[in-house]
Amino acid sequence: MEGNPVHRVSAGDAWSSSMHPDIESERHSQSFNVEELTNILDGGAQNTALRRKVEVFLEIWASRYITSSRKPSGAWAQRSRLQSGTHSAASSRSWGHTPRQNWGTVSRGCCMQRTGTYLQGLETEATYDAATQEFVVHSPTMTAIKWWPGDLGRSATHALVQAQLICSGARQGMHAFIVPIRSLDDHSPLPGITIGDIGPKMDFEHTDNGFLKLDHVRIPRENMLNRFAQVLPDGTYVKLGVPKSNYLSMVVVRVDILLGEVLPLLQKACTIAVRYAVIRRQSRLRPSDPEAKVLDYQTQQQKLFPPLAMAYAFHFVANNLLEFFHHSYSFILDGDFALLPELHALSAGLKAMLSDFCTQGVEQCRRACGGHGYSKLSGLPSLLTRVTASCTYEGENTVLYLQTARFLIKSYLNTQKSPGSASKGSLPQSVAYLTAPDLARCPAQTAADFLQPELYTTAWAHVAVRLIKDSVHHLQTLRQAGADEHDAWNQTTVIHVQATKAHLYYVTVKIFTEALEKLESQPAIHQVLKRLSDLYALHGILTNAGDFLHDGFLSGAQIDMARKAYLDLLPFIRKDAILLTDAFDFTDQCLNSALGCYDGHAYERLFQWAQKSPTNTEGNPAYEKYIRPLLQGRRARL
Ligand SMILES: CCCCCCCCCCCCC/C=C/C(=O)SCCNC(=O)CCNC(=O)[C@H](O)C(C)(C)COP(=O)(O)OP(=O)(O)OC[C@H]1O[C@@H](n2cnc3c(N)ncnc32)[C@H](O)[C@@H]1OP(=O)(O)O
Ligand SMILES: Cc1cc2nc3c(=O)[nH]c(=O)nc-3n(C[C@H](O)[C@H](O)[C@H](O)COP(=O)(O)OP(=O)(O)OC[C@H]3O[C@@H](n4cnc5c(N)ncnc54)[C@H](O)[C@@H]3O)c2cc1C
Repeated sequence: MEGNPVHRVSAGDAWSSSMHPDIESERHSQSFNVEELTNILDGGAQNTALRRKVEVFLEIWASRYITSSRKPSGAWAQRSRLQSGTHSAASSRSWGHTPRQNWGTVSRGCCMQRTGTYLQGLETEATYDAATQEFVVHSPTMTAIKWWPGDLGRSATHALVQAQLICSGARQGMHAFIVPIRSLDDHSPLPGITIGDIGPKMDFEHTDNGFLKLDHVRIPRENMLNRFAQVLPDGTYVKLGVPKSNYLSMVVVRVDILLGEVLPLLQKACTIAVRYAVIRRQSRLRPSDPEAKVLDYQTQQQKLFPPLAMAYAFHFVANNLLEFFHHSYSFILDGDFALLPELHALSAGLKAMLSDFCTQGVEQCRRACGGHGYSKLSGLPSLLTRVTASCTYEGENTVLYLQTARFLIKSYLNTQKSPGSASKGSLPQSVAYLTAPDLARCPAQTAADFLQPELYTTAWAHVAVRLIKDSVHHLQTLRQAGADEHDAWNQTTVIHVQATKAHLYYVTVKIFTEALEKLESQPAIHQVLKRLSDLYALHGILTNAGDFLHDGFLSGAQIDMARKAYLDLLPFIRKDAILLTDAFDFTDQCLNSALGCYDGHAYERLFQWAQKSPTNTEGNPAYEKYIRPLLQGRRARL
């Protein structure tokens, strides 16, 4: 396959010069050009070439570092700092810099501190002292201790701390401050700083997540990030943006995380599980047949192809969100914050939905690999423990769904204030469908009708509108019955989350189908991706059938048609499954999986890698300490 990097297999192995026949046969008849699809995923052939160059460089750098791993861990720390630097760079980009200096030259790594869900409730205080023109940053309670920030535990010299600003005798809400935490001379904690690593975690062992307790730490006035607010020398507070602009950094990182971290984890899991599923043979489709590739079983396809469809759907969704962020940010830089509420609602909701589905998808891929999916040598357990964290960090998912719910309720109520005025044009783009003409019944007459993007997109819009209306109705009913707004809200949050998930599924179906419209000039790729789009939409309908049956929008017979359309897609996707995962273009080193290597020699690698595991190479201490004395004792008694 032209252009593809050499999929690094361990050199010198007897099998490494050949392809396993069971995977080679999958690459013979190509219904589309894999390199072309890789270019689409990268945003162009030049990006593919650049990415590959960077990968080769990083893999050479990493292998050199590992071979000389007796070096102090500084190199890794430096690398992890670079990552957190990405975050803090992203954040300071949205908060603005402090006037004092470019912190990149001063700090040796800065960690982000926004820990915890309820930012308005953050307890850390930054009290302005006009006499010295300093902020006094303090953790007043045990629960104010910062917990989790990456690189805080041992590496960072400065922290970007979110704290409640207190100046001019008033609490001004959450603001960001650069706080030096370790000496630049000997890396020891500075006065007033109690700091350390939070201990063992489910994953991210390469990151020193830390805790930080601040005891009346003084920092110069200039250390407050000041793009959207300032404190003058006499303590006067000056707002330069809107209060919510302080939150912009979280929008940036939520968008970055989806593209840079969460989505690749699902794509890797799909690559490993699909490749293994054509190597693993078990049982027979017919008694007279040889044992079948497990990917030939319909149930295995039903396990692996929805996550594969999501891996593609979410690629287009995350890129669409990134484009919307850039569009909105250009207005925000001009002081126009009108798009910020919609940007927040979309980024919060999509971060929650995509991290939820990617976590479910990675687990599905792991379980589809049987016993070897439970082996760390498959690479799947570490993908799972890593991706599952994304449901919590950068905003816990339930809390973020509820942020989107608030936006949906406000948008819907706007359409009810004066129905005429709330024409499609006046609503934010992502909720314009709230005023679109609504069908009471789905017109589908055959299974083939369910392969029409217009039909299933409309079906999702119908269910989302109905659930949003329902959630508002429940909220208003409680309010009219005398419940206060907070009780009424809390008693209806389950319904709001359900409506939000339907809204987000509709948004993702719409983005995927619209992305495909731009690929119609590449018919072979358009066809293979349309099957994934159809499968993604129908998978959602079938797993939420009750929501479509509830008001008769779909009948039971139509659900059967949708299921037939869904099941009929599986054998078509089966033919392209290996090529669709090849197009993600992960090198073997990047996959780090004995099951998922490009050449398909899973069993040989599993056997070789197992023999290299420390338990097989570092002797058997248990024998010397327990087994031999036991045997000797027995022998002595005979
Ligand atoms: C290339 C890069 C990728 C590479 C990847 C490398 C590997 C990465 C490995 C993973 C590393 C993990 C690192 C993790 C870091 C973190 O976890 S940092 C900590 C993150 N913490 C959070 O996200 C906190 C979550 N909480 C909140 O965001 C807020 O508290 C809240 C839940 C949204 C509530 O806001 P709050 O002000 O507390 O109260 P409300 O009344 O609900 O909101 C007030 C109004 O403000 C609006 N709003 C809230 N948030 C935003 C926002 N982000 N943007 C814009 N507007 C916002 C909200 O809608 C309210 O508006 P109104 O309704 O109009 O009043
Ligand atoms: C791997 C990892 C890395 C991290 N890195 C960083 C970092 O670099 N910097 C940083 O600042 N932080 C970091 N964090 C912390 C992370 O941002 C928080 O854990 C996250 O924001 C969730 O907040 P919490 O832990 O307080 O959860 P909680 O809010 O305590 O959640 C517990 C439960 O309470 C529920 N809940 C909370 N509030 C509400 C509500 N209003 N309505 C309904 N239910 C609610 C949640 O849904 C959840 O089920 C990291 C966390 C992890 C796991």
